[in-house]
Amino acid sequence: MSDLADVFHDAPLDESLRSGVAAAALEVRRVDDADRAQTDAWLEAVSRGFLDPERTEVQRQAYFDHTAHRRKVAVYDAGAPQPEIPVATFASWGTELSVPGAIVPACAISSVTVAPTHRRRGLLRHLMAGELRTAASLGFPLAALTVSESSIYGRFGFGAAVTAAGWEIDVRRAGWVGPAASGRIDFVSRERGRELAESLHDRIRPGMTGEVGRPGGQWDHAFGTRPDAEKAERLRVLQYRGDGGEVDGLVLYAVTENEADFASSAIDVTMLLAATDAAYASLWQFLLSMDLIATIRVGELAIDEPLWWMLADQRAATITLRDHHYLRVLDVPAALGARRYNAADTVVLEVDDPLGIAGGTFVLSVDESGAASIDPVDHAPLGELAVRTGITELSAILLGGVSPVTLAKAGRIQTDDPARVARVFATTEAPRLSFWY
Ligand SMILES: CC(=O)SCCNC(=O)CCNC(=O)[C@H](O)C(C)(C)COP(=O)(O)OP(=O)(O)OC[C@H]1O[C@@H](n2cnc3c(N)ncnc32)[C@H](O)[C@@H]1OP(=O)(O)O
Repeated sequence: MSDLADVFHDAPLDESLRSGVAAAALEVRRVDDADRAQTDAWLEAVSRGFLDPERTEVQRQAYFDHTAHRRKVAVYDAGAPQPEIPVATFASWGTELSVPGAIVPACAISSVTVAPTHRRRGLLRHLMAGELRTAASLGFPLAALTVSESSIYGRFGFGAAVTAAGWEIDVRRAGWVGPAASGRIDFVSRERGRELAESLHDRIRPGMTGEVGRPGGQWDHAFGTRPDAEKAERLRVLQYRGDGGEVDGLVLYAVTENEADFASSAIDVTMLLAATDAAYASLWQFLLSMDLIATIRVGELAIDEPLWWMLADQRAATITLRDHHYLRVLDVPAALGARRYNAADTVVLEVDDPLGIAGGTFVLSVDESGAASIDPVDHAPLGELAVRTGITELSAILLGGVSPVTLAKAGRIQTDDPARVARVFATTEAPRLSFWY
């Protein structure tokens, strides 16, 4: 863990979070990651909150072993029959987010639940506001999460910054007009795949705007290399080696056999990592030419996948879009100052933040190299192009996943020249987040 992640993990709880929860005759505490019983009780609350069954002993042990990096906050009700089981949970940890041209620290959030018996009393609001204040005060420029429901987090300043594309490909129809395959493809064990995946991801991540670092336990979960993995025996791993011999790509997939017609079986691609264009093309061509496979399903792709231009028949792919990665700017100069921009210009951002964390007026000046300085000012300087935006909309724009022109037309930001603002924030590739967390 980085220093910031360590400090955040152990930081005391925000005072207004404590007092807000206490006013409801409840108590908020951090879970001790070294305490198995507390962690088990926390996991029970999370499972219940996400409509999952009770966890087995194997699952509890694996959760305990793999989640010590998470700062786990819990609300307890002393009057409940099982007072040790939280009535609300909230987890977060320090990670890294790729933004155009840079990597920034980010506070990732997950496991947000409030028991059905305690819902709509403001517990989420207390937890979210308190934990965001703590993350901001320690220096995280951004918070980030993936969501169960789209409607929950906009009110807290989270904007949908990355759209995910889910594909279903009719393999027999697809055809191939991409580059001829090169290099070499081989099956490897899940254990070897898991070893390769993390370093490949580290190679790819800096150029993949929208991606975050993936905790080690998640790699083991994906490859079925931890004891609580389910149906791990269905997983297959292929590696791709370029002409130089280095492993530049990897695919993890599961087959669903069609017993009524073996030649109409399906595969679900759960991970495809490609560090080079050749790896990407070769792995996709390989998958699209496998015997007995009529359907390929894959999720969490970018909305501008090169694969679209490799299919002879683009209508062979049915693509479903979904809001996926939500970002929340906690510090405007730090978050916006980290990324590179597309056009030299000066824009004044008048940012409204209902939680009072990151709002204000800022002058964004981009130089010819695409680097920016962001200076807080008391009043918008006269004569400069101004943009009035909520923190939610600014967070959605940050990675280039939505154009300011679109948001202006949707009435979500106000500016006299949306196209000029759009030229500043434009990126050459759509952002992507390849997994859920
Ligand atoms: C990052 C993640 O972990 S995503 C997973 C989110 N969790 C889940 O989906 C599990 C099931 N749901 C739950 O546990 C709870 O219903 C939660 C966590 C979503 C909400 O917790 P609550 O304590 O009931 O929320 P709280 O009372 O603080 O509500 C705050 C505001 O959000 C609104 N809100 C709460 N839940 C929802 C929802 N599901 N959809 C839309 N609005 C919601 C409330 O109406 C309230 O609005 P207001 O500020 O305008 O009055």
